[in-house]
Amino acid sequence: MLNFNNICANQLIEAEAQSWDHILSYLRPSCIKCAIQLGIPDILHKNVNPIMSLSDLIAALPNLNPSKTTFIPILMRVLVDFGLFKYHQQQGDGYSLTSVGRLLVENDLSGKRSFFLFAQHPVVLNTASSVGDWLRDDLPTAFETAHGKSHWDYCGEEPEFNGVFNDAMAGDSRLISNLLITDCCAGVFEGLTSLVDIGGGTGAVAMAIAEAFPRLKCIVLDLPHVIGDRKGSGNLEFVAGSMFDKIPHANAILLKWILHNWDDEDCVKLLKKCKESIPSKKNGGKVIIIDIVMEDYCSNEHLVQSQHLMDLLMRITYASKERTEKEWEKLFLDAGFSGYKIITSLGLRSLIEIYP
Ligand SMILES: C[S@@+](CC[C@H](N)C(=O)[O-])C[C@H]1O[C@@H](n2cnc3c(N)ncnc32)[C@H](O)[C@@H]1O
Ligand SMILES: COc1cc(O)c2c(=O)c(O)c(-c3ccc(O)c(O)c3)oc2c1
Repeated sequence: MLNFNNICANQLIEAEAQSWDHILSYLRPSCIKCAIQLGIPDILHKNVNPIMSLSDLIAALPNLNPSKTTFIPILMRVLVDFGLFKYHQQQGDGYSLTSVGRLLVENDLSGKRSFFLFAQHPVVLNTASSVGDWLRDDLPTAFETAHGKSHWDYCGEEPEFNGVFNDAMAGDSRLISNLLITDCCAGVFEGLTSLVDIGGGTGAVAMAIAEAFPRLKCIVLDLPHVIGDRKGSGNLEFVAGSMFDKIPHANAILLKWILHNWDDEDCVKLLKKCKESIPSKKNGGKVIIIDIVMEDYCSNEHLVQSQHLMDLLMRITYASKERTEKEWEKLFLDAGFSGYKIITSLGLRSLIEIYP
């Protein structure tokens, strides 16, 4: 067997193959973004026949410059490799959507499309490429190294990025909202007469809950640049303000994807304020948290990797982190709560109830 510095040739070739994959991996999300921009998932989804020929696909692309048509089979080949589309050679070079590609269709229930576009935003990409510099400077986050201000200040001052961020969050809420109001979690809201969704963004979750539980008054609290001129109607209300200043009183508080944006000190401060705004445990008061519980590993290795990457992302963007059950428990006890229950796992995240 060939031997280079004690590494056998097969190992070297395998290592090289893996490193090619890492080196070229930056092209994956760019190609997916390009497919979304061209409307390819939507066109395949709307096509009467589930398999669409290459020539029909090219003819259906509204904004494609005619000089670029030969690039489409090249793009489709890599998107087939990524598992977004299936290639059907027998049916005259046809393509169909896979279940992963289906997630990129506009208005899809999973809302993953808006997250793809957000994750490809230059502000997000520049944050990620500033991690090396951030490790050598004394700023709290790579976001500040790249952009000179905190993520929340940037959202407040840059309406375009604010819109892309809020759309990603609203898209993400679509699937979770459906889970929340169906059998797996509906019991969580039973018996409540009022709920504040703190940091509820543009209200996607609260809207779904308000519609499913017409007798439950839902209030969305978020910063003024997020609430804008939203007013709400019926049992849904919007309030603009900071959660660190004033929280409206209610039976229960919802914190979806909030606490992982803050360090332990701010989380305890916020949870104490929540406790002051809800009734006692005996009278049904509770805080409902939707966030990652690290190491709560379901059998899916993709989810494990995603949890690790989300932890890294929280550290570089917000100087915060994802937490293990032990770390969550400490936060709850430090904020004066008497107990908690991890109700269920919603894929990457879990639903936790905590009681005063
Ligand atoms: C990660 S997003 C989650 C949005 C929403 N809960 C969801 O899951 O789709 C965090 C939200 O917290 C809001 N936020 C940040 N600081 C806040 C503050 N001081 N008071 C109220 N909301 C705040 C942001 O504007 C943003 O909408
Ligand atoms: C799934 O792929 C990605 C890729 C990304 O680049 C981001 C990202 O940059 C990001 O800030 C966030 C994010 C998630 C939850 C939050 O509460 C939050 O404040 C930010 O999510 C991401 C998810």
